[in-house]
Amino acid sequence: MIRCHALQWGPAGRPLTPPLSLELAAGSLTGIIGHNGCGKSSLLKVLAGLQPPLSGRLEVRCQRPGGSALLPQQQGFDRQFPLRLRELVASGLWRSQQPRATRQRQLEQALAQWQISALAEQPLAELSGGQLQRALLARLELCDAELLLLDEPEAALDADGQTLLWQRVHAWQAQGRTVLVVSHGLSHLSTRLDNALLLSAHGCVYAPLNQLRSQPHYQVA
Ligand SMILES: Nc1ncnc2c1ncn2[C@@H]1O[C@H](COP(=O)(O)OP(=O)(O)OP(=O)(O)O)[C@@H](O)[C@H]1O
Repeated sequence: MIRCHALQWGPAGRPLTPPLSLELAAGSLTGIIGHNGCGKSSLLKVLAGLQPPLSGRLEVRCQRPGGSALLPQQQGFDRQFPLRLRELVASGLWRSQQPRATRQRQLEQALAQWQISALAEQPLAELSGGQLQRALLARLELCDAELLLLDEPEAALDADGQTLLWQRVHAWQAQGRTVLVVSHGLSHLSTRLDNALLLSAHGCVYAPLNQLRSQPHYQVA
């Protein structure tokens, strides 16, 4: 699904890590970890095609055009935009060619799946951070993408929200989708997935999570 060779990314002329070469199979679930500013979010943007790499080769093989979807961090999101939660979630269907009635059913399902049906008519400005995060995840789910790029998806979610999130992540993987999850919490991730990519200015390491614990450039529990 994803193949990169000697890939570098970051601000112009300032690659954030040494060159990265990696292959991730379709249907894999991978964590991306590392300290603040090491380039996790930037790498997701490059994989999503929103930012060009600085150098190297990148191949993201999706069967359908526009087959990837990115869940960005919330801080860049305009909460004052005059929209109701239902309209935000429905925007995940913008590419869908399904009949109107099918799209309506899919929307109601996604709202129920993320337990936000009762909030459907709320303006975005009146949502809590966790409610907004569920809405953004419901929108992402409706994109029906093959490659899902999640930037700190647990942010703002309470314990129930986090349980729901990981249920959906594992369901997406079972459907054959490829999922990448940026996270800070190594110990928390270890119960959720097996392999992760550690980014650092000293080098990138892809390995089982329990091996990454002993890496000299990642001492965060
Ligand atoms: N738009 C931008 N213009 C200039 N530099 C940028 C821009 N976006 C990111 N950077 C640089 O790239 C570095 C990596 O940013 P990025 O957001 O990818 O890190 P991160 O690992 O996701 O950090 P965090 O854990 O804090 O979310 C930043 O420290 C910053 O120097």
